[in-house]
Amino acid sequence: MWNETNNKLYRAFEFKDFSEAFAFMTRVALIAEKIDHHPTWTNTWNKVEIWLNTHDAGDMVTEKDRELAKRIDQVLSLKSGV
Ligand SMILES: C[C@H](O)[C@H](O)[C@H]1CNC2=NC(N)=NC(=O)C2=N1
Repeated sequence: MWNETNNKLYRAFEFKDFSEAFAFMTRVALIAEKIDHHPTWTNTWNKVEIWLNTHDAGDMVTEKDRELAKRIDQVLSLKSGV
């Protein structure tokens, strides 16, 4: 689940392998472009960490971040077929 600390939404994800992690990142990247809101993230093999805030609003958490977080969660639930 997402944690809100230091004016950021944060969540860590773990996948089976790099291929799964990168497939997830590709899906998130397409959504980010579509809604013009982009994550700060890192990837180390099967792990992805994401921080969301809005630079344009002085690095605060805004509705845009909550929307992107929700869309990212939807990517995960689609993947597991739920
Ligand atoms: C010009 C462009 O719309 C802005 O710079 C957008 C792009 N993506 C962004 N992403 C995030 N996370 N915060 C922003 O303030 C932001 N601004």
